[in-house]
Amino acid sequence: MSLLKSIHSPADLKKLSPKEFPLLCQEIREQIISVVSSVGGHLASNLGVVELSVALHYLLNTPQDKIVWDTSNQAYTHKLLTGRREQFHTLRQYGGLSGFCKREESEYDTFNAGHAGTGVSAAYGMVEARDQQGLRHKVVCVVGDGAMTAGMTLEGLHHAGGTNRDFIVVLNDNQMSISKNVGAISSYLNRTFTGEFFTKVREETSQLLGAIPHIGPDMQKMARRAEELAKGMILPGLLFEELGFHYVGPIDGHNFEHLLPTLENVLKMRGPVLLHVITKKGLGYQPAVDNPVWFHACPPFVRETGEMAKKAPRPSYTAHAVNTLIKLAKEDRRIVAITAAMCEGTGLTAFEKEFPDRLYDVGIAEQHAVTFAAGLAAEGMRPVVTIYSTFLQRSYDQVVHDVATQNLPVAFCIDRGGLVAEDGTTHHGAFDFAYLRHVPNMVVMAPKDENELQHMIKTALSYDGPASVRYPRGTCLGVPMDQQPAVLEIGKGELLREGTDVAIAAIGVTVGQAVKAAERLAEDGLSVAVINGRFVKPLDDELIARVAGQTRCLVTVEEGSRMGGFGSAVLESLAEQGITVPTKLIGLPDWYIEQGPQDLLREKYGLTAEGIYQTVKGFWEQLSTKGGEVRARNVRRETFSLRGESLYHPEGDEQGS
Ligand SMILES: Cc1ncc(C[n+]2csc(CCOP(=O)(O)OP(=O)(O)O)c2C)c(N)n1
Ligand SMILES: CC(=O)[C@@H](O)[C@H](O)COP(=O)(O)O
Ligand SMILES: [Mg+2]
Repeated sequence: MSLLKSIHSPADLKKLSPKEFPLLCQEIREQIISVVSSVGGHLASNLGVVELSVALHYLLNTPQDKIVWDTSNQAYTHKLLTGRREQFHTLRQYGGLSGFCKREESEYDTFNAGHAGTGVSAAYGMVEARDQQGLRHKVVCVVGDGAMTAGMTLEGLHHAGGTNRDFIVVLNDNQMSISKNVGAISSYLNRTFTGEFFTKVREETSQLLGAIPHIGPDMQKMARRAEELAKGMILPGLLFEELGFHYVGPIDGHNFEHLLPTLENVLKMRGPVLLHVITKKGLGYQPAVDNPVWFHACPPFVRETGEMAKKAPRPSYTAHAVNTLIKLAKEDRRIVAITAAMCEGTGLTAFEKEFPDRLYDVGIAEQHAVTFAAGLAAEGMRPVVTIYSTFLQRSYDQVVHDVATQNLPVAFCIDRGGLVAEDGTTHHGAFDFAYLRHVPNMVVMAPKDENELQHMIKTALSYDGPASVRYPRGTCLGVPMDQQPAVLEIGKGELLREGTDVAIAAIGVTVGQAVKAAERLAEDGLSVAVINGRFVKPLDDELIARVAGQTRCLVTVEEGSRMGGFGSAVLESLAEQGITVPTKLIGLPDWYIEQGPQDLLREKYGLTAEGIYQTVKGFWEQLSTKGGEVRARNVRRETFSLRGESLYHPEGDEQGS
């Protein structure tokens, strides 16, 4: 009988003997590797916390006691131990288990996450809630060394350490963020882990003492004290102790003989405690140990070889964006690139290879990344912040307050714009048009294909103010590329098709779908204009007005939040210009979008050619059956049939609007 199968809740775990835990962990790893190899996921981080998760659930009394998983991409074992083993094969799939913690999924998931660095703050909120309510349970936050570089984590430690509440933070230190962890905190932790410096000091101290003849007990005491002092100076104990935490560790996070008694003691301690646990990313699957970066968030792979199961047919938008950056950086020494711990995901590893001194990985510090870029721009550089749409949300005020108020030339390459698939709710890039559009001085662009992408990046880097280019996750279209990136005229859209019945104004990846929809509508006898918006801001008001004036209704399309996005911009523009035209907005609705394959989600939210076709057709029919009367443009009341031709009077009557 499998041990894992006998566990339906953490209560069953307590029925096992700790001697059985290594075998249980083996089964857990087997399960994780098997499922992730077929659906993809955060393999390396999860394989590293199997023992830690078992130990926590064994010693705590969850769900009364609370475990908060920072980022929560490492919660697979937690899921397997908390009644979700049977659904585990649905991980990250449409309608299946989330790859992250979700309160709506399980009472054991105490806090939803996906973005790094929220754990300590959330858990500390739970500590205060517990104490405010006179309750007595434990609250434990598990936070990675990567997330330790996030400003929020430090803010949370700063707050919690200033009080004397019972609160346990487990620092899961695998010396890796997605890539090798960076920065001063990481070096500090790393030094401890290897203990090289400490060992050296210790050796030197004893050599020194050995050289002194007749060392007496007082001297020995002094020597021990010196060693302790040296230890205090270099162990992270000092950092955390100064922040008000009792520091315990570091301990081996894969060894139950260390983990269980230490954790047991820590759970009895009062006040804020930080337990430092050393783990290895990917443990139990050699390809993941060898390449933890690739296996951080991997697509499905062949288990036997560790190779990607299905190769992408074409390069990604990400690769095209970075190739363009490299091209431009060769010509302009002022261009430097910045990433917040996403060197691989944003493709900047290629940039780093070319320009090792011009790439800054600032750690999981999006806010700093943007203000740092503002500083660079203020002194004449041309920084590019290359960042996922969802993570730029963290830097909203930095965009507003530090970049845009001063009209500084910071370029934003916004990757993962729109639907990102399996990471789901926390990771879809749904809001960037909306949260950037209203910021004065911002230029907001989205290309219809990879060729336009290169021109937009060039445009952003030539523009004397803040400018963003957003592009999607996934492979590009395979269109022919112009030899050189060129500067586009700011605020000029592109009319791709003329038409007199319907105008479709689309932006970004939806443009190609809009064109296909228009072709089908044309087969049905409708005359459909298609605008490639190119700029969400400044919008091409003139083009929108002209085309809206020639057609009877307008449909906007964007892979982003409908509220406040491109469609809203079009509506505002029409209103400003006094143009009344029946308008429909296609985009993401006012709720959080679930996980699922991009194709499926695009279909569900009407963003495919078929979806656009159906919406336009339905809209057209709705308008034409509304007593045949529709208000269009700013001057005339017009009547039209579904086909429009017989009742349409271009010269119009003079009834006015
Ligand atoms: C705000 C934010 N920025 C970037 C990311 C992308 N990201 C996900 S996990 C991760 C590394 C986290 O490292 P660590 O906390 O050490 O956890 P590990 O995977 O090593 O267990 C990063 C950068 C994110 N989720 N949230
Ligand atoms: C947890 C997290 O935020 C990242 O690991 C993210 O899942 C990576 O996404 P991509 O696979 O799109 O790079
Ligand atoms: Mg780590």
